[in-house]
Amino acid sequence: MKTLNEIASYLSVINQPKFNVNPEIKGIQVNSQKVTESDLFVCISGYTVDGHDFVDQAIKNGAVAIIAEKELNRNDVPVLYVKDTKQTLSLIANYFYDFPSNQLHLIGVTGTNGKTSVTYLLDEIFRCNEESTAVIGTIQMKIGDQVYPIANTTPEPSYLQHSFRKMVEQNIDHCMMEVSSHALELGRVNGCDFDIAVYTNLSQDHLDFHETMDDYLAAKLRLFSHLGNRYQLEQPKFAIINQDDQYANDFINATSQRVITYGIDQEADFTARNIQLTANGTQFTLDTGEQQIDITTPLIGKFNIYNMLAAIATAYISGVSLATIRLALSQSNGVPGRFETVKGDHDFSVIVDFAHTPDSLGNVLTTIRTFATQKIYLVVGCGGDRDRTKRPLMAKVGEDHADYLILTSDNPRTEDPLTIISDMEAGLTGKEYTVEVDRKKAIEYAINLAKSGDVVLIAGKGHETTQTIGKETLPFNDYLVAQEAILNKLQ
Ligand SMILES: CC(=O)N[C@H]1[C@@H](OP(=O)(O)OP(=O)(O)OC[C@H]2O[C@@H](n3ccc(=O)[nH]c3=O)[C@H](O)[C@@H]2O)O[C@H](CO)[C@@H](O)[C@@H]1O[C@H](C)C(=O)N[C@@H](C)C(=O)N[C@H](CCC(=O)O)C(=O)O
Ligand SMILES: Nc1ncnc2c1ncn2[C@@H]1O[C@H](COP(=O)(O)OP(=O)(O)OP(=O)(O)O)[C@@H](O)[C@H]1O
Ligand SMILES: N[C@H](CCC[C@H](N)C(=O)O)C(=O)O
Ligand SMILES: [Mg+2]
Repeated sequence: MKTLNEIASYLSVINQPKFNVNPEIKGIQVNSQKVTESDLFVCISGYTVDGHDFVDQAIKNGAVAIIAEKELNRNDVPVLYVKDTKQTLSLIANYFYDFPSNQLHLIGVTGTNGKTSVTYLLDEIFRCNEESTAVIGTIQMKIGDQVYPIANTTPEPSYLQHSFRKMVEQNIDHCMMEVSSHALELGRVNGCDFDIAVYTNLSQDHLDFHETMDDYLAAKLRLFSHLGNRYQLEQPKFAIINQDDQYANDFINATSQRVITYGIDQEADFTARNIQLTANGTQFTLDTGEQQIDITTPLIGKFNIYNMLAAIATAYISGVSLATIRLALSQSNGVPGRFETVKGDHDFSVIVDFAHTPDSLGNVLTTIRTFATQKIYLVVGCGGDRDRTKRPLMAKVGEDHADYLILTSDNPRTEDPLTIISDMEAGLTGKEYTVEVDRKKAIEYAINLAKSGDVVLIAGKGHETTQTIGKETLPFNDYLVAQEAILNKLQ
């Protein structure tokens, strides 16, 4: 706990009026609805609403002090005025929780695709090595065996730093964290002391938020250019980089820390050779330059070899033996909603996958094509209030690699679902397809079309358990909808 005056002194606020109270602060909140007794409320001017408009609610819920960047004209509660509350938030959250990331072994993973997958693989490897772990990312936040819900892939600073503090208190050995480009751009990870930064790949996504691919790249590079810059280095920091990726050298050149590379096609520190991909798993020889060992795993697809190499390099330099890494990968459970096969007594395959970018959809479809003996049906949509320019590209990738497309909705949010679908249709060049705006009906339609040996890929939502239509978020689970449709078909 800290007092308001301590926080004000840390921020070196100039011309700060003397408050006649100096409350003890128990927590920091940016959302008035989550404020509890003795919290400090930080007003953020957001993209949709303005936190300065929620001060009354924050005080009603127990806020004892406010940080603002706009005049609030009130004297019932001490207000600390700063130039930029967003920037201030990461500073004070770090200070308030006593810089917890300095005491953690923190691994940040960035890239367009594969972040969740790499963090989950690392979790399996470290646990196999009998170490305690925490994971922060798209699916959830996990500290040891305790799971917490998460609103963003990379949370806002007060929740993030508070969570780091819990991890320190619980003696967590390694924290694996997805670092989104939004987080890097919006300063959510400012002041985080990453020990290892991992880069997976970069391809089109989020061009609603970043103006150009160059801006998107620049955001991702920040994880590497900031690596180890803020602190006196006692431990070396490492950048782990996919050498096969077209932007590899940008990432290598961005960091002043030690670089470890991985790859399949290019020379790298960790490489995979003698690759055998099957419908049931993957085998390859891992070459570290000094040692070669055979890896056998139930994970499917070449893209997963990249994820494994990233995880292997990270775990190895963190002190895990190759024997343990091999054991962990041989018994991997994969990641929920990533290339997840729907179980049942049917004689066709149904796969649920989180592919929601042109690149990931292409990877998953080409992987399926290597095993498919019959037709591939693709159920796919694109998110509303998100990058519109990826919509025709995703439809085109679907058309190029699947036999039949069912275009549907994937979290249309505040957009008209049919407009999103027509943006997708603009990318199609002639193959027959169907539009079914209701995702449940689209999945049922595809499953009813499937004959023996066919594959149905349901793309875009993976592990998600909701569908957002307008402002309403309704329960929806691709896996469960598919399972029910299969049962109905078999009856
Ligand atoms: C563009 C973006 O990133 N927006 C994030 C941002 O919202 P914002 O600044 O617009 O906030 P706002 O909703 O306008 O509200 C302003 C302030 O008022 C507060 N408020 C609001 C309502 C209320 O009743 N009381 C209250 O105090 C809010 O808590 C906030 O502090 O800050 C919010 C709180 O921290 C985030 O939840 C929100 O993420 C939104 C939901 C989002 O969709 N973000 C996506 C684009 C995103 O960040 N995605 C990346 C992953 C992408 C990937 O890897 O594929 C991620 O890291 O999740
Ligand atoms: N290394 C990879 N390269 C390309 N595609 C991948 C890779 N790993 C996974 N994918 C595909 O991308 C999808 C998303 O994977 P994952 O959830 O690991 O990525 P992510 O980077 O965490 O995504 P998000 O930005 O939404 O959090 C998977 O369902 C799969 O289709
Ligand atoms: N992290 C990604 C997830 C997209 C998942 C897809 N189902 C969608 O809603 O577009 C995003 O927020 O853009
Ligand atoms: Mg993710």
